[in-house]
Amino acid sequence: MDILKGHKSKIFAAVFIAIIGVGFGVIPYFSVAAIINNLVAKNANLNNYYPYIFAVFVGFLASILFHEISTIISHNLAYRIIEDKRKLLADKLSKISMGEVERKSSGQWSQFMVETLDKMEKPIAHVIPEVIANIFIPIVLIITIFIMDWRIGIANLLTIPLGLLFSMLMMRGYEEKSKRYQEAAKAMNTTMVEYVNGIKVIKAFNKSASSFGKFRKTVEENKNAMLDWYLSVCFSMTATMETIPSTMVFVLPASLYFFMKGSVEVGTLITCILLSYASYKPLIKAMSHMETIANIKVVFEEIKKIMEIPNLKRGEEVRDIKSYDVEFKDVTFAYEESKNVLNNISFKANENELTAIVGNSGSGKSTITKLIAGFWNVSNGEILIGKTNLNELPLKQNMELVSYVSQENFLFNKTILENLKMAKEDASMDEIKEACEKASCYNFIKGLPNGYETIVGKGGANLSGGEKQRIAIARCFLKNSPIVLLDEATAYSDPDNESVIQQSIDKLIKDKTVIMVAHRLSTIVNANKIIVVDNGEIVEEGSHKQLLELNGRYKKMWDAYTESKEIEVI
Ligand SMILES: Nc1ncnc2c1ncn2[C@@H]1O[C@H](COP(=O)(O)OP(=O)(O)OP(=O)(O)O)[C@@H](O)[C@H]1O
Repeated sequence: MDILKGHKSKIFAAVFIAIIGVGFGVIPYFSVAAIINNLVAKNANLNNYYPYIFAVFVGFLASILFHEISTIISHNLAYRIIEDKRKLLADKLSKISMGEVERKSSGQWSQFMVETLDKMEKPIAHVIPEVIANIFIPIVLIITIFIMDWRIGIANLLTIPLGLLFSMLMMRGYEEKSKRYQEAAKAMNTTMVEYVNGIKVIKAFNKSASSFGKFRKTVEENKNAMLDWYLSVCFSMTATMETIPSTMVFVLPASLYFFMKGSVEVGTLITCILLSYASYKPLIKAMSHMETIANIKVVFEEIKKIMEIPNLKRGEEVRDIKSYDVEFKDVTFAYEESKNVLNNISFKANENELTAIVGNSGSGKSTITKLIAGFWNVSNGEILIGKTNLNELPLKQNMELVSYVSQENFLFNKTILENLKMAKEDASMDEIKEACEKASCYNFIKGLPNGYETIVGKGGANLSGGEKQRIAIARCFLKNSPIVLLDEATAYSDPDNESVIQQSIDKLIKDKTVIMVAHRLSTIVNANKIIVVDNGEIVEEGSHKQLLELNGRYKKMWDAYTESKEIEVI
């Protein structure tokens, strides 16, 4: 199994020790058989019994000890494997396109990577060693019975076909049912997260959990999936569990019959009955794990499916980039195959210049910046940085070359300092202070009771939109990459702060290639080049002055913008 790769020696040790443990566990049965045989033979010398009594204790204690050692090894292994898988999946997320990441909601990702993976602990830590050991030992005992008397051996196995029949009935459609249950649990988890996140809207519209239809439906489906599953297996499961261990139903009459006929010694009779009893206890234990094995198969398949998602196609070798102009050449792009969001886009954003992108909502402005940031691969046309096709750059180099500030600047639920250091781990306090001053956030951070050590809350919830934006800009100063993408970077600034943020941006863009998406046209009047996008196409291109003279789309946007500004002032 691929999931156990690299851990085989530990698994072998856990299984081996578990087998020894179960082996010791059956010693008491042999001892009791020997004691009864001695009693039947009227052996009255107590000294003859001591070794057997001693063996019962040793068998019992050693069985517990080896079981514990095996469990410690397998738990250690289980947590390591889960850790490995979490790291692997998290790494995978950074290598696939945002489109693939967005196929699952954040609730689904977190449910899979936290809860579902946690559920692997039990199968790995218990199932692998215990199932193998608890199947291996009964086989040895069954063979022993066969060697002692093959007829009792056959009687001992008679319940197995019946039990297997019931267990096959139980396992019929098990995978689909397990899948349905897991899907239902996933959907409920996602809606639960959505419900809690959207509680403000739900309250504002006077809705409750019971009137939030989506929530109600997923909770109901979860109950139905569990109940259907249980009802469909309850009979066969009980029948399997009860049938297989009922070996005495055949062993007792058969062995008594052979004893009466004189073809079996009393010693063999007693030993076979006890061994038969001893062999099915571990089998029941092994069978009780079958359900977990079926569940784990579903989890393994999901991990496999995620790992098979193709990575963003990128080059392997770090490229020597001589200039940082960004050029789109006939780029056509679609998130979903049916609808192009960008159509044959061509433009050049020069180094040391500010290129602004304007256009109606939904025209494709953010998509342009996201493609440069490397969130998706471009398959039609090319994006060049200098003379290098973006697809040929390793993703890591792409991320190093580009700083991206968007409207939603996510901050991790850590301190401000830790969030800043994400841009440069080894940044000194002087560098951090300088970056914060340039981004106009130094004073507000100093004003906080815990300063840089202030915890920003989940997603930065303890800070205002404008404060988060300024911290994001400070991160850009620290990162100091040659290409800067600003997607509505002044969106949250109030009129008073807008000029402050604008000054920060002016400092940031010095000696860099800057591409800025802007709704507030006043922020880009000095841009070297303004690109007007409409419905995924470039309809105009030039400086503010040139575009006004053109008297086209930009002029209309500008008139509408200045008019709204005048209304704001009034
Ligand atoms: N992840 C996505 N998956 C599918 N479609 C998307 C995705 N992101 C954006 N779109 C669609 O692509 C089109 C362009 O979106 P984009 O965000 O680039 O526009 P925009 O001009 O930046 O809009 P706005 O000014 O409102 O932010 C829209 O129709 C949008 O619905």
